[in-house]
Parts: sequence; structure tokens; C-alpha cells
Amino acid sequence: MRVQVIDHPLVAHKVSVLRDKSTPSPVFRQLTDELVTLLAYEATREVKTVEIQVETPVAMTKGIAFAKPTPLVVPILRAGLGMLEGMTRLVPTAEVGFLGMARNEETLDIITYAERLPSDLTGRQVFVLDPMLATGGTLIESIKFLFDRGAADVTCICLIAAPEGLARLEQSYGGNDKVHLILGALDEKLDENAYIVPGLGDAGDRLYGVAH
Ligand SMILES: O=P(O)(O)OC[C@H]1O[C@H](OP(=O)(O)OP(=O)(O)O)[C@H](O)[C@@H]1O
Ligand SMILES: O=c1cc[nH]c(=O)[nH]1
Ligand SMILES: [Mg+2]
Repeated sequence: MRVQVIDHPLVAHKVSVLRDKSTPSPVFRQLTDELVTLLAYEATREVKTVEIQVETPVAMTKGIAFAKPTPLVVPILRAGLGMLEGMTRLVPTAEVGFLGMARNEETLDIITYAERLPSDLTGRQVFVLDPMLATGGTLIESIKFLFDRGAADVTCICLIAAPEGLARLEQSYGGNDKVHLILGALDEKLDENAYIVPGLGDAGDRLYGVAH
């Protein structure tokens, strides 16, 4: 498993504003979108391409197109939905599949309440979008789902991760070179409720305006 924490001032600045509890939902959504485009730049470095011919107004030249089958982008509902548009703007030919998963906040068990993915993912490059990697339960479940369907490789883009979740993913996929993690920040720890510290609170609630 390859893990990259993107060390860049543009990323760090946007993460800082996301963390601020006074940042309202519309700004939070906008920043999430912008942050994804920055992280996607690195996450798609190994996306499969084919060479094509392009005619400029001056001459023929070589260009590239995304190879087929096109990448599959999978936002994990609900919070991952806030990352979808930023990703598809950069990979417009990508197909989109959906996984709906929620943590039972008492037991931390993962409930999969929705699944709309192609039944056969053989040979597909998959990009999973989920802002928070806390205990790692949700991502482990998602990655397993995708490999069970035949995915060739799985790249997860997360805005913030906790060391505890990363360690759990290492246990499950450490030896698997088909799993990549792209992170906007690696935080200190989880608190007693398995929330990331310092984190940004509940990403789904902050994106979609649930007041506390
Ligand atoms: O690493 P884990 O401990 O599994 O936690 C991370 C998950 O928790 C959040 O989703 P949540 O379950 O709150 O659902 P939501 O997106 O509907 O808010 C987050 O978006 C991740 O999917
Ligand atoms: O800190 C956390 C942990 C899980 N889910 C979130 O949205 N935030
Ligand atoms: Mg939530």
C-alpha cells in the first residue's frame, strides 16, 4: 500500500479553513471541492492513458486520452458526495458508482445501506472519495467490496486521516501494491468517540448543514 500525505501550502491552507468550526456549510462545500481537485492531481498520476493524434491549427501532434475501460469514481455517501464534482471535473469521462455506508456511532460497525456499482470491475481503476479516514472501518469495507468485484487497483482520496485508521489499513492492505491512499492531512489521534483530533468534526453534517 502506498500512502502519500500531500505536503503543499494550498492544501494546508484549505484544510485549515475547513477545520475552523465557524466555516459555514456553503464555504465548506466550496473548499472541499477545491481541495479534491488538488489531491486528484496526485491521485491520478498513474491513470491509464492511450496515445492519440491531435490536429492543432498548425500541425498534427501526439496527445493522450483516458484508456478504456474508463476509471470508476466511487464517492462514499454521504460525505464523499461533496468530493464528486471536483473529481469528475478533472476526469470527465469517468463512470461514477455509489456506495452508501454509515458508521454506527455506538458500535462503530459499518452499515452498507446503498450500493450502485457495475457488477464486473475487472481491470478497472477505481478512485474512492471519502473525506474522513477515522478508524478505517469504512475504507476497509469499501476496498474489499471493490476488489471482490475485480477492481485492478483502488486509490482512496481522503481529506483527513487518523494514525489509528491508517494502521488498520496497513494491517489489511500493507502488502498490497494495488492500494493507494492520498491524504490532505494526517492528524494526531482519535478521541474516545472515534472522532479525528483535531479533525474537522462530522464531515457529512458540516457539508450538508446539520446543526448541532
Ligand atoms: O474510518 P471510519 O471510522 O469508518 O469513519 C469514517 C467514516 O465516517 C464518516 O461517515 P459517516 O459514517 O459519518 O456517514 P456520513 O457520511 O453519512 O456522515 C466519514 O465520511 C467516513 O465515511
Ligand atoms: O472525525 C470524524 C470521524 C468520522 N467521521 C467524521 O465525519 N469525522
Ligand atoms: Mg457523518
